[in-house]
Formats: sequence, structure tokens, C-alpha cells
Amino acid sequence: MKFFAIGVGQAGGKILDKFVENEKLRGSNTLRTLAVNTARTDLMGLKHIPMKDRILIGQTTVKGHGVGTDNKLGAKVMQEEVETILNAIDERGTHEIDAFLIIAGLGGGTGSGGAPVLAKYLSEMYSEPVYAVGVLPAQEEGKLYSLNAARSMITLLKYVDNLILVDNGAWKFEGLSLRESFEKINEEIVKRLAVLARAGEPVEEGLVGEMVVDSSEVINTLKGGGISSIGYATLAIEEKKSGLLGFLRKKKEIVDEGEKSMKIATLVRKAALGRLTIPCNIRSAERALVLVAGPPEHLDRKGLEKAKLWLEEQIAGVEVRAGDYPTRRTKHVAALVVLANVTDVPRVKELQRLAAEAKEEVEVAERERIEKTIELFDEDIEPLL
Ligand SMILES: Nc1nc2c(ncn2[C@@H]2O[C@H](COP(=O)(O)OP(=O)(O)OP(=O)(O)O)[C@@H](O)[C@H]2O)c(=O)[nH]1
Repeated sequence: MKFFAIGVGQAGGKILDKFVENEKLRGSNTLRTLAVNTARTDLMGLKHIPMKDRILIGQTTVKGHGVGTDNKLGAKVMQEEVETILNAIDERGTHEIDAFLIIAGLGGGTGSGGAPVLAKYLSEMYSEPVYAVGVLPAQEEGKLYSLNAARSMITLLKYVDNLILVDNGAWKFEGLSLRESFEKINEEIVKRLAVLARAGEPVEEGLVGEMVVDSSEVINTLKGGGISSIGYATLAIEEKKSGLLGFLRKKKEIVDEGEKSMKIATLVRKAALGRLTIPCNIRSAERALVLVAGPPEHLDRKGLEKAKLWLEEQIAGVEVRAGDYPTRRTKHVAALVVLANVTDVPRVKELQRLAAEAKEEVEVAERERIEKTIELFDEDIEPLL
């Protein structure tokens, strides 16, 4: 799956930077990238995205200092300079890409306001699907972040083919503050995106995928313009022993074929029922996609088929696609489960409620401020001008 990935704002840029690092380590160079921001320092802080792929917007308005959590300003700046970004995309070429992937934090200003504007233009101009990875603010970040995220989400859903959500609140690591958790959360997001990017990618020389998932199957899973959540689980692989112990283990492995298939099925189940990028009711998913990646001798077709049947029973719809990706560049077997177009997502509902409250409070405060300022100057004095 060849993505043209665009990170907007600080969170978007940092997640994309990690994604680029990860792909480099894998020796893959299929990812095309752009980091877009209104804050110069955020762009300078990136380590892996090439300098030529970093675009500073809004220089005349905010002078490289960011939009200060004002997502209406973020949207305005993007609207004014979207041509620059579209030209940059055009220069890099889109003929080989399978989809656009916009990554942004939805609680701030630049990403929250800019991502929907960019999604609108990309969806109008290109036939490739446009996906967004939207990071939701944690509750502790306050009502302004909730209002921003709610507004951004509702706008994004008008234009994207799918919105993959990640809830910072659900992912805060124990013993760490939210800020301290960012690095780890970003790693978790990238692990999932990296497996998704393997779909349809040619396998390493000498390896054959038993059940290949093509990029068109990812596209068919994600179509429809809904919200998706991703589950992920890994299993560490025991090192191979040589000598007599190795021989005995090899014999045991042959007997344990059934166990292998059970392991894969259990791993997929763990991914679907464990921590999702955004907690949701699995039974409300319209479709699902399972991807298992790992060394070929640890992959198992029967296990995958078993997992697929199980998942069909769990979700609301009947479409479950499943496949594997053999690779020797890992000491783990990883299972990815994409729950597509989920409709029972409590955090999204809660964000709407908090946003409505915040909107009401802002309006009341503004009315009171106007009335009280008028009262403050109610003596009959003429202004100078
Ligand atoms: N997961 C994750 N979330 C982040 C990270 N950095 C910021 N956030 C979240 O993203 C939201 C703020 O968005 P930012 O990306 O920092 O803001 P921005 O889009 O650059 O907009 P401005 O700073 O207002 O110009 C908050 O909800 C943060 O919790 C990160 O590295 N990882």
C-alpha cells in the first residue's frame, strides 16, 4: 500500500517523522511525504522527513509561530495556501500511490483546522482515496481541545474516505504524563500504519505470502467515509536452537502445526479484543481487515481462516478480509485488525457533548462581556474619533 502521507501540525509531523524512520529501518522507500505546519520550530524539530518535504504555511499571518490552538485560523491559513501544498504533491507525483494519508492532532489549531481543508481539496482533485489519522485530545486537555476536535472530526468526515481515530486519553501510559506518553503513543500508531503499508507490497526475495492482501482490499475495507479503529497484538518468536536441541525442537514443531494455527487465531483475537486505537464496540463495525506479518514458518493459513470466521461472527457486517505478509526482518509475529466504519464509539459521543457545552459557555461569556463592557462605559462621554 503506497501512501502519500501528509503530516499537518505538530502531532501530525511527529507521527509522520516516526513513520518515515520506521520505513527507512525496514529498507522500504515507497512512502511519499510532506510535513505542513504554521510553526517553524516544529518543522525544524523533525529528524527524518527530508528538508525539502517540510512546508511552512501562514508566514504572513502568524509569522512562523503557530496558530495557538485556533483551528478556524488553522483552516483559513490552509485555505489560503493550499495551492502550495497541491503543487508540492504534484511535483512529487501521484501516479504510483494507492491512497493519501493525512495525519493530524485534532485538538490543536494547525492540524485540526488544516487537515479537513486539505482533505476537501485532495478528494476533489484526485481519484485515490483520502484517509485521515486523527488524534483525539485527552479529556484533561480541556474543553477548547474538545470543541476543536469535534469541529474538525465532523468536517473531516465530509471529505475523507475514512477517518482512523486514535484517542490520546485511552493511550496515556501509566506513570507518565500525557506529554511524556506522546513518543510511545506515536510508536504505537506507526507500528500499525507500518503493517497496513505492507498490504500489496512485494514480499522479500525468496518468500511467498500464502494469503496475500492487496491494496485494493484495504481500499474496499475502508470505503464509505466512516470512522475506524485499529487493534494490534504481537507474539515474540523463540530463537531457533542448533544441535540436538534444535533437532528435537524441529520434530516437535512438525507435530505442533495445530498449535501454530491456534496461536495465529488467538493472536488475531487478542488484537481485536485488546486495546484499540479508539475504544469502540466491535459489534458495530461494518467491515474488518486482518493482516498478519512475521517470519513465514510462523504464519498459518488455517489459523488465519479460523480468525476470519471468528471475526465475521463478531462484527455487524459480513465483510472480513484477511491475509499475511511474510518477512524475515522481525522477531515477532504481528496481527493487525482494522475495524472499519464503527458506529458505537463512546469517546466521540462524549466529545460532541463536551464541545456543545464549550460552545454554549463561549457564547454566554461573550454576551456577558459585551453587556458588562457597555455598562462600564455608560456615562455620556463622546469618543475622540
Ligand atoms: N499522540 C500525540 N499527540 C500529540 C502529539 N503532540 C501533540 N499532540 C496532541 O495534539 C493536540 C494538539 O495538536 P498539535 O499538533 O500540538 O497542534 P498544531 O496542529 O500544531 O496546532 P497549533 O500548535 O495550535 O498551531 C493535543 O490534543 C495534543 O494532545 C504527539 O506527538 N503525539
